[in-house]
Amino acid sequence: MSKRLVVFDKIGISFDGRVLLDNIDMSISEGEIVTLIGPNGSGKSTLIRTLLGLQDATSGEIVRHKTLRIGYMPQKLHIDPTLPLTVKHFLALVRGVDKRQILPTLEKLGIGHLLGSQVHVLSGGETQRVLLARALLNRPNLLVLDEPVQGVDVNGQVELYNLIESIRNELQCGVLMVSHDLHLVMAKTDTVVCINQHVCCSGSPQHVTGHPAYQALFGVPGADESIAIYAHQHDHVHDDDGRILSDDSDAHAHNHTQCHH
Ligand SMILES: Nc1ncnc2c1ncn2[C@@H]1O[C@H](COP(=O)(O)OP(=O)(O)OP(=O)(O)O)[C@@H](O)[C@H]1O
Repeated sequence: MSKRLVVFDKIGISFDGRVLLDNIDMSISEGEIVTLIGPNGSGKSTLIRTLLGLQDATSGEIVRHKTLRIGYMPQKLHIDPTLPLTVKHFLALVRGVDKRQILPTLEKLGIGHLLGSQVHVLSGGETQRVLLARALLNRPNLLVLDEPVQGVDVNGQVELYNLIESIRNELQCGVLMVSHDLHLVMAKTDTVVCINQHVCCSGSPQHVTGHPAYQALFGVPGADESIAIYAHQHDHVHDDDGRILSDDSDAHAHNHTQCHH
């Protein structure tokens, strides 16, 4: 069985009595691509920040394998546009980087020609690849990608997901991605975890897309309403602090018809 790199064990996070994450159980193994989906504000980035050690959990714990080495790709590149900075110099800032690996890594991602380009003139897709290169230069066994295809057109999204899959195949690293796209990403994912403060459902893409909790959030795959990706009509009752007030026998499926928000 492949090594479990990270286990989230009943992670809960609250602020001022407001529950942002409740009882989150999930894990990522070597060679596994896990995609985290959920509506806006459902806690995806908060969960990622907790894994990165930027946010403390209020309850539960994250168990990290002793070999865990994370390569993180943020949503966006925040760099002062007036600052002259080439891709090469930007990537040379990675702590402990082997500078000889910069060009081969860019080439692997199909952007070797951008080595001398200024980072602030890159297109959306090029920027995402440079950020992916930066994550890879950290020699990770777990890639953490926060909305990796953001700002990329549909063809570019397909290419990026293919690239992520081929990196996983080559390195046998784990991949944890946050995605707002529900259709393209599914084909490239081993496990989908659908969260909305708590885990609504999780499993293979086929299992999750057929799950009532997923369908209540995102619509039935193939039906017209599936386009309304984030029409949030979920099926359980929370109190004002986001605590679930009712549940049924399936720990991950709820009756969302009386939702208060
Ligand atoms: N440090 C914090 N203090 C208080 N509230 C916070 C903090 N960090 C996040 N939140 C709140 O937690 C909720 C979840 O935010 P988060 O960014 O994790 O959601 P998300 O699922 O990533 O959303 P999106 O899809 O819009 O990026 C939001 O309502 C946000 O305002």
